[in-house]
Amino acid sequence: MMSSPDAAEPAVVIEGLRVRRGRTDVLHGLDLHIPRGQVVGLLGPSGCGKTTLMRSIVGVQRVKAGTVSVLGQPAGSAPLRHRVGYVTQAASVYDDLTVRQNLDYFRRVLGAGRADVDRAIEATDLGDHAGRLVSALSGGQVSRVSLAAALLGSPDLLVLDEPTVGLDPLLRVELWALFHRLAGSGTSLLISSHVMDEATRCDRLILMREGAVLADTTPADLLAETGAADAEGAFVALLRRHHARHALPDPDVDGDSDTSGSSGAGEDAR
Ligand SMILES: Nc1ncnc2c1ncn2[C@@H]1O[C@H](COP(=O)(O)OP(=O)(O)OP(=O)(O)O)[C@@H](O)[C@H]1O
Repeated sequence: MMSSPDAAEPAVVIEGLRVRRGRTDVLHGLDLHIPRGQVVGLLGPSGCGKTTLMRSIVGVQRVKAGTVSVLGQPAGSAPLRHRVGYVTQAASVYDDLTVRQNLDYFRRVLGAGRADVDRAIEATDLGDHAGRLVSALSGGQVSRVSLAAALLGSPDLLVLDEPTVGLDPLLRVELWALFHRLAGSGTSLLISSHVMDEATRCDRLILMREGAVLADTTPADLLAETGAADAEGAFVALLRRHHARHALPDPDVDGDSDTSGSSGAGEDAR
């Protein structure tokens, strides 16, 4: 793990970020600080811009205005290549290779050591599957192989797009425990989810709605401030407050459960 020159400096600093995708203004002048060494949840309904924000942070999104600085460098710049790990919603490993062959391939690309492969396999609890072809694994196991690949270079910042989708409850608990172990050893994690009950597993929460940040808080403060019993209720309370303040009709809070991804075709920044 690379030590930071100033541990108090946020992992990510975003100012006035505006992103347009196709004909849609997706992010509308977003300001955000993401602290170091914590598990930060990025929550919000499908289509609110979580993936777009993550793409901007890892430097693969063309942005219209604003700045994104990651570990003190401009997002996507060369010095960050090995310091930022990104796991997208789509599996990014080879079906026709085994788990170990995949990881061995990626560690060579990254210039990581052989021991890193064993460490990543152990961290993601894939020991029993290391010799199996990825095509023979379950969806949850494949997501863990993608995560293992992202862990190979010991990144300082891990950006994970819905890493727990489709996992059974036990595996979810294990993965959250892994995220906290990584944070404990100094890694900064930004993890998106549209499952509100995962909010309580994070150190901090960023709640998004329609391309804007509704709240940047801790789970305890969110519940205390809204008086809600759980994160889902707190989110609804915040939405109602936001709509009342802007004299908008009562929000449709039930219609956002689909999980459509994005292709990003033709708009990559590199
Ligand atoms: N390649 C694209 N071209 C045009 N618009 C896009 C593209 N990708 C995404 N969008 C739009 O940008 C908005 C935000 O999408 P984004 O994928 O960032 O949302 P999300 O919060 O990550 O959603 P989900 O939870 O479903 O992954 C959506 O309205 C979506 O339709």
